[in-house]
Amino acid sequence: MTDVTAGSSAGARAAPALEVRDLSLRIGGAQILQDISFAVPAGQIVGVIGPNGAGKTTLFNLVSGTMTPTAGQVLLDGQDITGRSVTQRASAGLGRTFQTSSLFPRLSVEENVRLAAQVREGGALSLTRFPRRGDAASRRAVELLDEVGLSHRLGRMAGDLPHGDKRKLEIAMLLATDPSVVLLDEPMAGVASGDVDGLTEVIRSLHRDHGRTVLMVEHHMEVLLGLVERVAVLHFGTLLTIDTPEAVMADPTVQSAYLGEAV
Ligand SMILES: Nc1ncnc2c1ncn2[C@@H]1O[C@H](COP(=O)(O)OP(=O)(O)OP(=O)(O)O)[C@@H](O)[C@H]1O
Repeated sequence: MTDVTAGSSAGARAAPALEVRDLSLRIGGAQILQDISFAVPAGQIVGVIGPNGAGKTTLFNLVSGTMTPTAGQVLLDGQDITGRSVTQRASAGLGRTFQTSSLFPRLSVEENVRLAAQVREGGALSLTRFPRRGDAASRRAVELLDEVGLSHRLGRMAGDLPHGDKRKLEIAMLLATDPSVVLLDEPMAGVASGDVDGLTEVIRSLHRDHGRTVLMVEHHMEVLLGLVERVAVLHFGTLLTIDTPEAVMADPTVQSAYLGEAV
């Protein structure tokens, strides 16, 4: 059996930042996910790959709480959060970006992050409590935009940003909720090749410089393998393996799962 906590920087006995145990989802007669178990130690960055339809997005939906498993558990820092809502999970420290854009296109880059920071500090989003320049939410927004390399874009309308910068902005908005565990769903999707390196560095920094635990689905294999410490491979709703990028790429069962697809 694979040692699911190998490489932990948090010590062997600390509860993993994120763990799924025997996670399964059945819809009608279809077994979408079956008995998925793995753990991500605090501060580690783990990739999730698998051929189209393998169950990657479904796994993210179950972890973030937008779908409910038919069996199994999701644990955050050792606490069972399976029965909690998306909002409760976010309050407990779990954050997720989505494949589809979640920005306010007619607001500036800074305003988008200020609103997200306001939600963190004061609860619900309210246009009547729109954050003011210089308040705590604004200071946090400026810090976070610096963290993702968008300091030079503060006043730009979010809808006018190049796609790579939109993804960085989405990450800054996610960070405004101060998650300890970050789920990134295909962060490179639609990003121009010239923007890939910059976005890769932002993701690397989330984990290396800010100690966040990251679980990411990414089809851009070169980016993923260069970023992550371990890779979980899904195939037909089951976990084929979870191991280092080198071991996964050398694994004949992974190669045959991808037969006919470029790995
Ligand atoms: N609500 C649903 N009802 C029925 N089947 C579903 C539902 N959601 C997902 N599926 C099926 O579950 C399987 C896994 O889908 P999922 O989107 O999780 O795969 P994926 O690995 O993310 O694929 P891709 O790489 O194409 O995004 C697919 O066969 C999909 O058709």
